[in-house]
Amino acid sequence: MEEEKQKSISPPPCPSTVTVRRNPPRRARATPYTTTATKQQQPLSSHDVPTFPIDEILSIQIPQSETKPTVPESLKIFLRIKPLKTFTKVITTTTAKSRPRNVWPQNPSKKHIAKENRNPEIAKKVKKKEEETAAVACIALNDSYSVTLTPPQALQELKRSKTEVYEGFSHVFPADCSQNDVYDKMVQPLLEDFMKGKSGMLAALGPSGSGKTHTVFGTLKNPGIVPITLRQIFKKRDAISDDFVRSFNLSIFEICSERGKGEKAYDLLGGESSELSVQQSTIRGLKEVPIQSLEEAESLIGQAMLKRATATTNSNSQSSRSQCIINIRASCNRFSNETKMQSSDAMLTIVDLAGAEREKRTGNQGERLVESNFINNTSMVFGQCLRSLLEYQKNRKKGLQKHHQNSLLTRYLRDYLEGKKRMALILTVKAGEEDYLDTSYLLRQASPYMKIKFDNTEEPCNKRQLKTFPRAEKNKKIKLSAPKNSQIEDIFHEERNQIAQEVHLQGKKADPTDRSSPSLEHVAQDKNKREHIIMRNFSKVLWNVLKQYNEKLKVAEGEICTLKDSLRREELKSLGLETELISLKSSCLVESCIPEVEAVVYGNEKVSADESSESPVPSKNVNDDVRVRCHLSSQNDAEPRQSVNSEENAGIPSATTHVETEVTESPRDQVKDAVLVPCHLSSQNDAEPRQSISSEENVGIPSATTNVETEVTEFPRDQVIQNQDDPTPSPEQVEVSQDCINSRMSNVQTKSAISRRCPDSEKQERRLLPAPSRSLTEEMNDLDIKDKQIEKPQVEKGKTRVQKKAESTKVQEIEVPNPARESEPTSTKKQRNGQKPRRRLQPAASVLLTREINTLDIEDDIAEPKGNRGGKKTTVTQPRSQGSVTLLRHLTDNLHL
Ligand SMILES: Nc1ncnc2c1ncn2[C@@H]1O[C@H](COP(=O)(O)OP(=O)(O)OP(=O)(O)O)[C@@H](O)[C@H]1O
Repeated sequence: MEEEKQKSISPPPCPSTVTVRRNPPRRARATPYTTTATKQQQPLSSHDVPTFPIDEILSIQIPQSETKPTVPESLKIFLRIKPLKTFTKVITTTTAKSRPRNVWPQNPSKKHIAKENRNPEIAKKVKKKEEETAAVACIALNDSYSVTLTPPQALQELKRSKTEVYEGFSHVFPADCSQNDVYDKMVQPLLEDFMKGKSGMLAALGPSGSGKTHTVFGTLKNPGIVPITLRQIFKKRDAISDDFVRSFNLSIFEICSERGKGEKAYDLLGGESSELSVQQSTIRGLKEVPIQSLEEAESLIGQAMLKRATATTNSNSQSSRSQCIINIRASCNRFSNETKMQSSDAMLTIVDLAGAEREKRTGNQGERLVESNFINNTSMVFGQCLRSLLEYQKNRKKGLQKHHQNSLLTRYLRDYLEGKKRMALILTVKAGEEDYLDTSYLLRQASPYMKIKFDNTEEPCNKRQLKTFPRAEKNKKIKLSAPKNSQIEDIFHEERNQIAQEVHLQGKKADPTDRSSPSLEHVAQDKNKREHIIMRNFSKVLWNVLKQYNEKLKVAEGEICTLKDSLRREELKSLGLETELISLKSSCLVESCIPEVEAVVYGNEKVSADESSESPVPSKNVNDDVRVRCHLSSQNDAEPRQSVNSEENAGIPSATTHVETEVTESPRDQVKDAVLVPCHLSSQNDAEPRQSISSEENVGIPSATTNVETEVTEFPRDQVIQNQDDPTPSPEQVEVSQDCINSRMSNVQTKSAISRRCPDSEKQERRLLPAPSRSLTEEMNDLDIKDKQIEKPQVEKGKTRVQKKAESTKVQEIEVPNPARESEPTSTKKQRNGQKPRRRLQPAASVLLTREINTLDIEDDIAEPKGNRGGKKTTVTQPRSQGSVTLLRHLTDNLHL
């Protein structure tokens, strides 16, 4: 069999000849399962392979761990029912004693009750009443964890209120329970944890007069939670082994409202200045009194209760008006084997809240009412914090509402109200039928709190507790001061290091041979970068400031330009106005001169005609009533010049001549009939003698180049009167008048721009020669001066004498008699009344001049000696006037005729 098996397993023997085929037919290989199965099936039998001991494995029982599931501790809420009539117990307990002796606040009603209790008859009556009222209590105890609240009959009918059962309390204290019962059930667990180093808080809630203060403080006979706790603390301290050295401190303070304006904290164990500073959730300045014994502690408690703010209300004769907080801090010093000390503090906080009040029941008014509002508000905030904690625990996604910020008490108890610390509440209710509403409200409000869970993460005896403690004074100091000190120290060290580095760098820089290390280079680079950034920012700021100033400067420049423009406009306006004024004055002057000059001319012609016909005596028609002096001269003109006819100035166009006119009025007595109007055309600093400008030159001179100052003066009255008396001007009078004129030459100045500009330049005179002069020159050129066929007019002697005088004095004085005016031709009158005398006068002057020129005998004039200038009276035998001859000569010289 074995051989057969080996044959079947062993490969077949190799044949002697091998036939190789191309593309041999492939055969599918057998799967491993089939092959192994076949192999197993063939060589191995089922009973040979041991089966997997799965049953044995499953049958093994693993020992389960003994760790119990951590069940979060719920908020413990206790309920204490106040006896309907408190004196019942007093009757039973203190019948023999006259007065309870305790340090706690005394209720005045108790004194009255004590008096009543002395009488046994009264005690019996009270006991009967108690039995009667017990039947009408609104709250009944179901068991240790539940109560039934029954509304009064009236409310049941009206509001359809039904009986409600409240259960889930940690424990319900009936009306007849003792203070020790409360302590044992409620405070004992907290105190044990406290002694182990765990903090805890206990608070009493309830309406006013429900027994909160009685529960917390009690009486001397029936001490409350605080004295019992203190007693237990010192009792347990002595029982603790020597490994622990504990010290306890007591602090008590109250939070009340100051006239409804704000919350204030007062230290009930402090001195006179017991007000505490409150910043957010921290209270500073709280006095912590170390307590070594129970007596010390009870004494401090009594002292604090005397300081506490209380008032009498309809609900409570000694109603608390503040939230009272009692802190018992335990310091634990544990010595380990390594003599290392590990300290820890635990805080047990007991809070006696002011009871919520209803105005109707308390009857509070004024300040009491304000206190009620504060108390109710604080109670409401406290309840909101607990509700929000409950909701947060149900749904943590919502987040915890921060209602604790709304009152100082809740801020102070923040850690407890956020579920970080263990806390217990005791609700005190009154069982009377009339207290149904208050009791119902409190139970409805607090019943949900029973579901609040506490995640107690405190670790006993470690420093972490310090941070989670209620914000006692010491802890606050640690919290506030320690980080500040550390920060300051850090900053100080940083600055010191920086300064040291800088000093080191400076030393390095000072020594060029030394090479700084890479780290110092890095520091230097950082410093340079920082300085660069600072300078860049500074330059940016500076640039912005400069930009602003530049804009302001541009605006100011624009304003200056506009002001300059306006100033220019104003100047132009003023110049125009001045020009108009001067032209008007000149026109007025010219108007006043023209007719007279024309009249003179006309009169001269007439006189000459008359003289030629009648007599050579100077005409008496020439009068001194009006004297018009037109003086064309230059200052400092040493030599006399030839005068110009009045027509010269009369023909000055007002529009093209700048005339400065100065009119001075003499006293009225001096001014009568005679008016002297000298018109002086002069050129200053004209030292060289020169010939005067012909009338044609002045005519048409632009105003910009001609400046004429005219002064209207008057002769002294005596002269004028003399002239009036003697209308015929004698030579002496003429001389006097000429002297007067000369004496007033300083005042009467007529400045000729032409003569001032270029007095000796003929070219300029030519250039400045106006058009009328040119026309006149042309006319004169047309004249055949050399022609001696010109007629010689007859000139009377007086006229000649006057003209000679005028030549010597440079002033041509024309005396026009009034009758001559009357004899003025109509054309002259029209010219005087016309507004543009220039146009009318210019042709007339030209005509007159032409006439005179035509009557000249030039050759005779040239041959005329000049010795006649000195004002000598010479008899003119020539038919032509000397002035005409002189003028003609002047014109011929200037015009190069
Ligand atoms: N359980 C109780 N047993 C005997 N007396 C009680 C009890 N509870 C309260 N009292 C008495 O009722 C009166 C009012 O109690 P307590 O002053 O403690 O009320 P309260 O809730 O503190 O009032 P408030 O909030 O106005 O301060 C006190 O005279 C107190 O002695």
